[in-house]
Amino acid sequence: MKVACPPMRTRIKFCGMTREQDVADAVAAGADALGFVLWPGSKRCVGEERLAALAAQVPAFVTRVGLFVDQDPELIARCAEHLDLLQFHGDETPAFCSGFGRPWIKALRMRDDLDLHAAAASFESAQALLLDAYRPGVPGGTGETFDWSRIPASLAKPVILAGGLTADNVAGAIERVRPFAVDISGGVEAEPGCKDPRLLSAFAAAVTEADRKRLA
Ligand SMILES: O=C(O)c1ccccc1N[C@@H]1O[C@H](COP(=O)(O)O)[C@@H](O)[C@H]1O
Repeated sequence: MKVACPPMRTRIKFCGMTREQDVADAVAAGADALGFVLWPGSKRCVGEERLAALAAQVPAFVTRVGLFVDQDPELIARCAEHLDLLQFHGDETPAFCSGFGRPWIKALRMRDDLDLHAAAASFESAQALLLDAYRPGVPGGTGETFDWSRIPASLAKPVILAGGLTADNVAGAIERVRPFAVDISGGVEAEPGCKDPRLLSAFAAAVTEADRKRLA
């Protein structure tokens, strides 16, 4: 099924929240969604207790997203108690992703041979596809961009664009891809896991300005 997307503002997800202050700063900057990495291979990983504390601080109407990479379903189920949406970055099947009573999105890394139309069909029950750069052996969060022209305008799922976004390149990305949302982690950090409030605000302002020009 093709999803009709009338002109609308671009949603913003800030990913890799590890500190209370970063959550407050990201919300103040205008976040639509905040991501919490539960994968232990990441420098941004938070454990279950930290997730509970940070998620409790997120106000209504800001979506709490948990990021997983081929993880134990019991862990995911426990974490889901604190989350609104699940983000899967590994080789999870649609059936696995659907097993936690929460809406979910599937992250796809843009390997050369990836067929996005086929992926959209096979992840039909996903709320959206998050498209990220491909680097062998790394499940995501590389800080690298990819060739945005590979994303077809007619994809049957909303696109969340990720991978190496910054305040400087996001306007071009929005103009080229017209994504439903943009997702950023490294581009708003002072160091891995520590967000910079000025970078959070600058990114949100760049998205707002790109939308203003696009929708004028
Ligand atoms: O942030 C991580 O450490 C991470 C680890 C494993 C999978 C995904 C991860 N992050 C996601 O990667 C993209 C892009 O990040 P960046 O802006 O290029 O740094 C983003 O979706 C994060 O959600």
